Amino acid sequence: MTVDNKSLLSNSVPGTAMTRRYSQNKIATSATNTELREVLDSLLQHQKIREIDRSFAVFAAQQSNLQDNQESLLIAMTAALLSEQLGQQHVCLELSTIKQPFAPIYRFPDSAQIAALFSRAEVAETGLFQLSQARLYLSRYYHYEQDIVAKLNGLSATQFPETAIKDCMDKLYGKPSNDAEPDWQKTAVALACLKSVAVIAGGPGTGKTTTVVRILWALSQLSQAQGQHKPIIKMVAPTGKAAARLSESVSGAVSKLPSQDDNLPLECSTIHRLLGARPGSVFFRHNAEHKLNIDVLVVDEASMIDMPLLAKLLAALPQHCRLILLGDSHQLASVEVGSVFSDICSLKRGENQFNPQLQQLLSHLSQQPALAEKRYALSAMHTRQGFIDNIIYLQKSWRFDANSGVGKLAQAINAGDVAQTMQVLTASRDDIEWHASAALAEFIRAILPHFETFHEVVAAGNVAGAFEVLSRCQVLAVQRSGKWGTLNLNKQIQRVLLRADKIKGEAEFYAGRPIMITSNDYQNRLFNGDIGIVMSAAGEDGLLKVWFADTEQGYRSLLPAQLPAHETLYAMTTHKSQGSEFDKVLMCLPESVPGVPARVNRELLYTGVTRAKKEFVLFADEQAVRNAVSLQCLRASGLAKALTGGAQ
Ligand SMILES: Nc1ncnc2c1ncn2[C@@H]1O[C@H](COP(=O)(O)OP(=O)(O)OP(=O)(O)O)[C@@H](O)[C@H]1O
Repeated sequence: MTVDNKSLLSNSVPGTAMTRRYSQNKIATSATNTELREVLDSLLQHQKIREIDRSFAVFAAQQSNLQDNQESLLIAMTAALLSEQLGQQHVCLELSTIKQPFAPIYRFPDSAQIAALFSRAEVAETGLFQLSQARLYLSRYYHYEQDIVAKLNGLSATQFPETAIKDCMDKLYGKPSNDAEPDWQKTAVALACLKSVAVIAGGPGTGKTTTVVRILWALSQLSQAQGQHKPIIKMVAPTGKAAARLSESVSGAVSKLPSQDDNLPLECSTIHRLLGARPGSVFFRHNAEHKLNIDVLVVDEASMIDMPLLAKLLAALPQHCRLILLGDSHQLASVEVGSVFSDICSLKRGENQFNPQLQQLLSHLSQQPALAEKRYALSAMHTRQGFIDNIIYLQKSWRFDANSGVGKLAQAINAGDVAQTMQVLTASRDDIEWHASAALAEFIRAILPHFETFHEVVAAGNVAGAFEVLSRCQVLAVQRSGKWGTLNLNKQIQRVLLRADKIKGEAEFYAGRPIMITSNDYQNRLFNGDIGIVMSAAGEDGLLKVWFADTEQGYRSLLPAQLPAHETLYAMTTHKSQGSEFDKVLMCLPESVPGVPARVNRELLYTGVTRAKKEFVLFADEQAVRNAVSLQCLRASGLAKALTGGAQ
């Protein structure tokens, strides 16, 4: 659960007048209390709502001060449902989609009646809710959404002359291309030079980093050619791990540029670091009042960003800043509320089509006649959706060839195509293995040789070797708890290794314990998601330390007592694996249970599959796979519609 009671209430109660009214209402609503409490207790008992939803419902009823008991009850029930939806990471409650979730205990009237009640002055004055186009929001989330839209539409970076952009494109790509299909990387570079905001979406290995490095080179050249100062460029990612991987990819990509440009950043940081996180606070040092001093911001792994964080990041950008969002819109949505990146990308509907005028310009700037064809022009119906032109999909994977099982499996899952997924899983392929009726013991046996090798390298004191072996293979689970959860898998793997005499003794810190950091520690430069290995390096007299990869020093170590929050890492959750890749991935799904709704969705399975660079091994029963591919993560929000000015 990610929205806690305190934050639900604290951000919505403006001040003392409200507090005063809260105590008066305690008395005013006491008449309704009995019925209301009975209904809420019953909903709680039947697990239709959580304790936090119940508390918020009572609070909302008290705040709205309605004399009519039925109206008061409706406010409470709708508030409970909205709170429950927030707990499932929806941004708002779509009133028209309410399908009697509390029946038979309580039945909602039609959506028009609910909307009418929430439009009443008494309810509006509470400041708790915002109703917009039949979507009911907690005020705070409505404002986040509005702020994101205003900023994405409102950034106004320097416009460069088209001739200068074309010059840069020529330097980057040389002669015109007569290919039948446009090169979308090239098109993305031209687009980002024209637009203040560019959203570049693509699966693994589609060249997002390659493209963004070219964009930054072009922007730096363009600024300097116009006699402007060198732009201040920053690159960020949501986690330390993703930032480190981006730094690595960027270093590789800059060597392929037409000329060296010292202005390009090689180091990427986390969003929290850029904004200036304050310990114990949800507010940052940089915000709307104290903006960042930057000209260009690149945000990688944007699918991991939740709505509040994106709103805070955008608030801190100066008006003239250019923004480039990169990510894979098919990956798991953020752990917290919203799915902002996929909401934004959904505007484009997977098709690279542009307003005809922009399409012709892009074709000219990138010297791609094919791009001028009618099929890449938006239909008249969609041309009014302004922001749609800021989005582009990279479609060709340079990592997986067309026949790779991993690539095909990812494609089939994305398309929600159960039959094709089954076909890829069952066909004989070198890079895919499926165990449809696997027991836990079999899973542990399958992973054991990998960890035995790992422990042998650790025993030899070879730090670099240990990291190399560890990164070859990763066990991914869906959740922490349960038989197939990370906690149990870690325990089971550790026990088997102990029995095989690969782990010596039962101390908490033993040689060969892989760990993952689970919080940010700025002092020790350790970040959520960083991976460490407990071991003693050769020549260090057996002293156990925890080693981490370090961009400057290669590897560095800390004493176990210096570690921030961490956990054992034989297995990690798929959520935590975002932003990382491994040669081989072993993923397990909990068994399907007839009659119990599936919780694993296609985004989760796709994220697991695409963490594998070379080989993917799945342990899951057939029904669990079918259920996952069929289930799509859809989070209610009004972002896409608001971005088009309601024209969608
Ligand atoms: N147009 C291209 N021609 C040839 N190779 C390319 C091209 N674009 C990308 N590559 C290569 O494909 C690999 C993946 O590219 P890149 O890292 O840019 O993709 P990405 O989308 O950022 O990947 P990730 O999934 O890691 O985020 C790199 O080795 C890169 O050099």
